[in-house]
Amino acid sequence: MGVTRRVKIVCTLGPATSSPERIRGLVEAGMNVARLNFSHGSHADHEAVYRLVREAADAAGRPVAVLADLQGPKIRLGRFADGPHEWRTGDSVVITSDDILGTRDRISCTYRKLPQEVKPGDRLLIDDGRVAVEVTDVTGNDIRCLVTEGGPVSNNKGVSLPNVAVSVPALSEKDAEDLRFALGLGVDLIALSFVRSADDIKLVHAIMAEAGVHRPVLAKVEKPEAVDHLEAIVLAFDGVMVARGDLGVELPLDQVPLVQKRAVQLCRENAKPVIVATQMLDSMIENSRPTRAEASDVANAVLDGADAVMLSGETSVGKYPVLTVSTMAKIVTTTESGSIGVPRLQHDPRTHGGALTVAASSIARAIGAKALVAFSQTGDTVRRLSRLHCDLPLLAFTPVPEVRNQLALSWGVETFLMPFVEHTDDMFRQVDEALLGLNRANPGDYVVIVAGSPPGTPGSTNTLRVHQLGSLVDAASARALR
Ligand SMILES: Nc1ncnc2c1ncn2[C@@H]1O[C@H](COP(=O)(O)OP(=O)(O)OP(=O)(O)O)[C@@H](O)[C@H]1O
Ligand SMILES: CC(=O)C(=O)O
Ligand SMILES: [K+]
Ligand SMILES: [Mg+2]
Repeated sequence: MGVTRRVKIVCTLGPATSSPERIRGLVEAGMNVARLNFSHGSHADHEAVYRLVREAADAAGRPVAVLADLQGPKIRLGRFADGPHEWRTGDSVVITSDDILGTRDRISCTYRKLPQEVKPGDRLLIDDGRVAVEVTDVTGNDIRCLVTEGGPVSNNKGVSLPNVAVSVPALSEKDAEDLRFALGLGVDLIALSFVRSADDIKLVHAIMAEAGVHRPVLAKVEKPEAVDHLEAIVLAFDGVMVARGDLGVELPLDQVPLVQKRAVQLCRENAKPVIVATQMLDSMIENSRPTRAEASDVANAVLDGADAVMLSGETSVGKYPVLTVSTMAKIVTTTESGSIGVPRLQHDPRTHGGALTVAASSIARAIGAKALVAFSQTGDTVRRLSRLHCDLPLLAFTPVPEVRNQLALSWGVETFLMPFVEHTDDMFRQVDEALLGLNRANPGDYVVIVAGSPPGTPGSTNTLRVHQLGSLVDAASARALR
C-alpha cells in the first residue's frame, strides 16, 4: 500500500487565493488545511472562500480542514486615507486612540487604552518589527513617537510592545463576533492568537457553549507568557501553532528555534497536533524559487516531528501561491524519504488508548501488516497512533464528518468517512470494503485495527485486532469487492 506525504500543509487564504481556480490549484498541489485569517478580510470574504474550499475538496474527494484564526489581543494600526506610506528614521509621528482615518503623520490604533499604558522611552514594533518607533511624549489620546527604524507602513499592520504588559483581554468583542461567525459557517478548527495562559481557552469554550457548537481550539504560541506556561497550555488546548512571526518580535529572535523544538515535542508527548508557522518559504512571496535556508527550514520542521507546516503571505498575497505549495510538498516528501527518525517520545503511554496504540504499531511492524487502522469518533485514538510516526499507512475510520476534516491536520493520517455501526464485526467488514474496494490491498493481507467496543462509547478504546483482509466474507464476495 502506497504511503503519501505524511506532514500536512496549511495554507493561509487571501487576495491571491480567492478565485475558484486558485483554490482548486491549492487543493491539487496538496493543501490539507485552509487558514482563514480573521485579522484581515470581511466576513463576506471569508464566507465566499469557505464555500470555495468545500467545493474544491469535494471535487477532489479529499478532506481539507478549515481553520479560523482569530486575531486575538493584537494591537494594530488603523486605516490610512491614502496609504501605504514610508516612515523614515528620525521622523516624528503620532499614534492615537482617536477613531480617525489616518495620514502619514497621524494614525489610529485599535487599542483604546494604549495612551494610558505606554510612557516615554517605550519601544513599539510595527509589522513584525520591520518598523520601530520610540514613545517621546503622551498627550491625551496622542502618543508622539520618534521613528528609530524606518520602513513602510500600511493598513492594519500589527503593533507589538515587547516589554510592556498591556491589559488587553484575551478575546476582544471582534474575536467573539468572528468566533460566532466562524462556528456558524461550519469551520473545523479554531486558533486563538496571543494566548497567555491555559485559562484563555475558557473564554472560547463559553462562546462555543452558547453557540452549541464545539470545535478543537489551537493555542498560537507567540507571547513570552505562553512559552513560560507551555505545558499547561498544551494540556488545556487541543493543539498548538508555533507562530514564529510574532514570537520573534515578542521574544528575542534567537530563542525561536528552541521554542519550536520544545513545543513540537511537548505536543507529540500529549498527542496534540502542532503546526510550525511563518516565513517558511517567505522569499516565494516574490520569487519562483525559495532560498536554501528556507528549504532547510521546512525539512527541519519535518525532522522535529511537526504535524504540519504553514504558509502565510506566500499563499495569501504572494505571486506564486500554487507553486509555493508544490515546492513545500516536494521538500517534505524528499525529507521523509530520507528515513531520518524524529526524536523519541520521552514518556511511556499513560492511557489505555496510548498503550494500545503503541502495541498496535509494534505488532503491525513485526507481522509485516500493510496498514494501521483506527476507528474513532473523536479522533483521539488516531492522534495517539499518529504521534508514533510509524512508517506504515495510517488509516482512520470515523462516522463524524468534522472529525474527518480535523484529522487532515494530523501527521500521516488518511481518513475514511463511514456510516456508524453497532458491532465490531461490522467495523472489520468496513475495512475490507474500503481497502479491497479501493484496490488498496489484497485479500489475505494483514492490517492491525485499534477500536473501541462497544462502538460509539468515547474513551472505550479496548480492542486490538490482527485482521486478515477478506476473512469475514467468503472468497467470492472478497473478489467481488475488488
Ligand atoms: N484579506 C487580505 N486583504 C488585504 N491584505 C491582506 C489580506 N490577507 C493578508 N493580507 C496582507 O498580507 C500580509 C500577510 O498575510 P497573513 O495572512 O500572513 O497576515 P499576518 O498579518 O502576517 O498574520 P497574523 O495577523 O496572523 O500575525 C498581511 O500583513 C497583509 O498586509
Ligand atoms: C501566524 C502568526 O500569527 C505569526 O506567525 O505570528
Ligand atoms: K490572526
Ligand atoms: Mg501572529
